[in-house]
Amino acid sequence: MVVLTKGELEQITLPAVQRAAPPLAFVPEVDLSAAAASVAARSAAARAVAKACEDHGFFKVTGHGVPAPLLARLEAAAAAFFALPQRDKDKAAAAAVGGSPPFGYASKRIGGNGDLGWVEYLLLGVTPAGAAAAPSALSAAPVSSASEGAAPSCCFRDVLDEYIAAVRRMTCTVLELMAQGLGLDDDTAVFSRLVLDRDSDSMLRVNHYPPRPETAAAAGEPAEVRRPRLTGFGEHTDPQIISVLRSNDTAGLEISLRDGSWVSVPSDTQSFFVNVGDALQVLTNGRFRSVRHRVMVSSGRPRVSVIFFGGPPPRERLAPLPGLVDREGGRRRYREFTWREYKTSAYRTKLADNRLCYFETTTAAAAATS
Ligand SMILES: O=C(O)CCC(=O)C(=O)O
Ligand SMILES: [Fe+2]
Repeated sequence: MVVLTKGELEQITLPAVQRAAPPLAFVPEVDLSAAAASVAARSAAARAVAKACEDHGFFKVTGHGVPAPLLARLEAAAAAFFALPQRDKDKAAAAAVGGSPPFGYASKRIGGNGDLGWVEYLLLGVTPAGAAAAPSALSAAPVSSASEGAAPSCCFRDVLDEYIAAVRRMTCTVLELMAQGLGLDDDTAVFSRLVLDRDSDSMLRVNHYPPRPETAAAAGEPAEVRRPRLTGFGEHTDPQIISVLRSNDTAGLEISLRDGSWVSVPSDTQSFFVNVGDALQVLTNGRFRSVRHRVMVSSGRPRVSVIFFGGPPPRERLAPLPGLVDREGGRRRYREFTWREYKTSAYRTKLADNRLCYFETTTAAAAATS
């Protein structure tokens, strides 16, 4: 066990994982700018997206149109926020939480059921205007002075607003390609509509994984002994429809393949990574795979990642789309439920739990155990 914090409000221990990092992942790539060039290119991109969602539930997007200077400002502003004194970050937490957890700032505790990670994060609700329902403390955070000009005359809140508007647009383009790739040509907005709804339960999470300190092992020992891997964010699937992630140049993200093995995702600051979430697995009757993933920390450099979670409105009734059920001879893998019901159920579980099993139909559950 490794003691993470000393002299802070609490002491938390995490198991250090001694194993070396898993092999590098092959990550399918889709170029959105090429897809926009012609009808044929769009169909090819839609097919590639659907195949990646079926095989892995994971791929990366290039040619996304989110301006590089905006990404640089976002990264600088996030780094500056996490460099603030602990009491300022805690103030942001208190202002945001205001009786409505899980939003706000948190350190090491993920969710309310005892999950811990080598991570601190901000979790923000997203409003229809593209703005994060962020605590006022973020506006006050002296980001520009902390980052010495990296985020000139701009507060974190403004950068987040601009980023959310851009990433949501791109997310909707990806969701439309997914629908087209599934052959839902008569309603390609079937998924994006949910994320664009004024009541959409979308969120933004900004994660900061501090550098992994070296142990007292001798300098000649292999890297995995000097810096044993720590769990930054334990394995889980994302609950929403889609997650769109970008990170700085520090690796750490790992995904689980269909055979249960893990692979490391090389960092790529130019691209966005897309995860299929639980809600999309349900809507597609299990054809798209909600990818299990985690973050392991072994680097001497910090990792900063920003994830947009596109979610449906709380009242939305989710069920496998009838057209997709018909194609499986009428076999429905999930019963209908509202997004609110799903979240209520999910909040009672641990990070690594399979939360969709409570919503499987009896035929799907029987098939899984036979
Ligand atoms: O920080 C990352 O790279 C991924 C974190 C994650 O999976 C999450 O916040 O849901
Ligand atoms: Fe995640």
